[in-house]
Amino acid sequence: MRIIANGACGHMGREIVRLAEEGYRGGELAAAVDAYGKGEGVLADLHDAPEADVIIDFSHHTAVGPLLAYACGRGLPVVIATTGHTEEERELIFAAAKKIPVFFSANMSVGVALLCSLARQAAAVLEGADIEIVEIHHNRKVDAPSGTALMLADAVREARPELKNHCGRSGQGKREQNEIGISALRMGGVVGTHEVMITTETQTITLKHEAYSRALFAEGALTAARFLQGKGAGLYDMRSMIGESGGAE
Ligand SMILES: NC(=O)C1=CN([C@@H]2O[C@H](COP(=O)(O)OP(=O)(O)OC[C@H]3O[C@@H](n4cnc5c(N)ncnc54)[C@H](OP(=O)(O)O)[C@@H]3O)[C@@H](O)[C@H]2O)C=CC1
Ligand SMILES: O=C(O)C1=N[C@H](C(=O)O)C[C@H](O)C1
Repeated sequence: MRIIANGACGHMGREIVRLAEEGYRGGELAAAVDAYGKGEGVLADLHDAPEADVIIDFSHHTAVGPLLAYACGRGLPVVIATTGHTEEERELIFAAAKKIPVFFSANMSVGVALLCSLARQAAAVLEGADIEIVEIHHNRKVDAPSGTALMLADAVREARPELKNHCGRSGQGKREQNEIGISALRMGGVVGTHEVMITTETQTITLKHEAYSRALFAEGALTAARFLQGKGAGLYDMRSMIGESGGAE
């Protein structure tokens, strides 16, 4: 499986390049691409990349338009791992998935897929509970709240469709009953921590996932790239990959 790594010079991109060079999941590096072309052997333009079987994108959400135009033009499957997309960018992703296989997930770890499932379950069982999500990331992160926090809120909403996201809290006014509170902390080198608290008047369930290494997400992305091989056009996610019903497929 020949991989084009987009955003190859970033923190995640470097992990993808390393794993592809090590042959993880039968991967092989076709090209390392980064818009700002830093470093030896790094291409600045996707159009200069050789033949490949998949693109893995850990660049920036604004890259998604040109990236998908290129992937659709070549009929190449693509793993989109970036977060912070605008509604227009999400529409581009959904439209591209009608033409090519697209794997789209804000978190490539199986542990977080499980966390989503547990949060959905806890929200369904503890009727009327207050639900708060806290996410912690390194001080370089540009988007808040994290894509994973938003994904967790979506999972909760499957059990409680009436709930709306309430990002950050300050000033006057009580907590509304119909909200999912989402708080973002940015500090040091934290790789990624997500906590969902489901609280009634008499008890709290706390569900927590902590990522210790970016290798976790990179391994998940290469597994997703392998999963896309031979698949038809469509939108895939961690849920479809682990065979859980209700996935994006
Ligand atoms: N789905 C998942 O499991 C995970 C998702 N992520 C997401 O992946 C993305 C990258 O994270 P991270 O590696 O920490 O970020 P970095 O900033 O370290 O890396 C991003 C790289 O992409 C480059 N880049 C920026 N804009 C563009 C563009 N328009 N086109 C192509 N390349 C571009 C950057 O260049 P420059 O530095 O010059 O700006 C940089 O080299 C984020 O959206 C993050 O939220 C991260 C971890 C896990
Ligand atoms: O930017 C990051 O680093 C991460 N971003 C993803 C997100 O926004 O959820 C996933 C992971 O937590 C790391």
